[in-house]
Amino acid sequence: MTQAPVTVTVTGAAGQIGYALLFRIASGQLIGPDTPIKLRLLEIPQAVKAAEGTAMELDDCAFPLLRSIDITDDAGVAFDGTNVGLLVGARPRSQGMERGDLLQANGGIFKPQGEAINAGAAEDVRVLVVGNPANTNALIAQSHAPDVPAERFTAMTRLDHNRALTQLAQKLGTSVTDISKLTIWGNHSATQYPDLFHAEVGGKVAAEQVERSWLADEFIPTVAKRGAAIIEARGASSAASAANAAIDHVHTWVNGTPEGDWTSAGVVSDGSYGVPEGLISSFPVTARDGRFEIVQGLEIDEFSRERIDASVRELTEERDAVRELGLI
Ligand SMILES: NC(=O)c1ccc[n+]([C@@H]2O[C@H](COP(=O)([O-])OP(=O)(O)OC[C@H]3O[C@@H](n4cnc5c(N)ncnc54)[C@H](O)[C@@H]3O)[C@@H](O)[C@H]2O)c1
Ligand SMILES: O=C(O)C[C@H](O)C(=O)O
Repeated sequence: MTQAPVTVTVTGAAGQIGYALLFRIASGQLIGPDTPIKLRLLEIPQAVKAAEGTAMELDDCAFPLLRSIDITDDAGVAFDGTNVGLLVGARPRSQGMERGDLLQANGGIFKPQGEAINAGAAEDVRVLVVGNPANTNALIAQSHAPDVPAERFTAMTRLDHNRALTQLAQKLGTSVTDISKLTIWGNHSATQYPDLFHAEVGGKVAAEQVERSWLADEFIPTVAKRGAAIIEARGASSAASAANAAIDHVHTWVNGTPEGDWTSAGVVSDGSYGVPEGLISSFPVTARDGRFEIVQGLEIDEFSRERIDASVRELTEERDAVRELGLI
């Protein structure tokens, strides 16, 4: 049976992730094959024309599920009645830019977008922040949407999760489908901690199937610094893989995690695992009935504790910095 259309707002729609993302959303991969899609594209005025070009191409695909495409440079219009907000557009760090300047510039984007979501989004709105620094940008948007349940604001660490799956599968000469219960903890940054102590491969603990030196000196840094390695190789940051992860994140959120497995997402901390309440940090999460829930009761050994704490410390510093700038 055909379902009611879902309105999806994509910010930064004319950017490189936007270009890799929009066609997949319109083809039904974000929500499912029976759900019609209404697209809203938000761009800055200078990039509206480029977004119009992408919309022409979307039209030319004749996607059966695509009901409409609206393009705007007004966040109020973009988020009015939206069910899913994919916040991709962000201010990249330019040469010589201080961290405070970067946070300030992104505050200028994510504060008004949070306000617009608060004012006009649909009651069931779900938000995924992709634009970096993703966790803190999500925190800024969330703090300006007091009428929206905080749990609806998430940050993307699914790309890190997918990167870790492939690194481990390649090491063990197995398939990513043999791996379960992998976790990315903390920030979407080089301090993130990809955890193999709870991950299983073929039903056995992954950390026990690899050398400790590989885990500490190769696996963790490779996953954590993969974004920089892609920029170095491509001359531009990851785009298709980031779009793929955004599709995975929302699809899982709406459709659920498989029984006996979990995924990773940046969600608002409830204080679990010593992560200060309110921070948007990556955790192991299950999705059921359209809600993410932090997996509880995992034993955290000293090796993991140190690394989780380091990443959470960085998140706390970012939160304190945006607080000082009056952005939250
Ligand atoms: N979380 C992750 O895993 C992950 C992975 C890859 C990239 N990223 C981040 O995603 C972001 C986008 O990457 P990209 O490669 O598409 O960049 P891009 O520069 O190609 O595109 C960004 C787009 O955002 C637009 N934009 C800027 N401010 C806007 C605003 N206020 N409203 C609407 N649109 C606005 C720009 O005009 C541009 O078209 C970057 O911050 C990047 O660092 C995150
Ligand atoms: O855009 C970046 O800085 C890197 C990106 O977040 C990535 O993980 O690929």
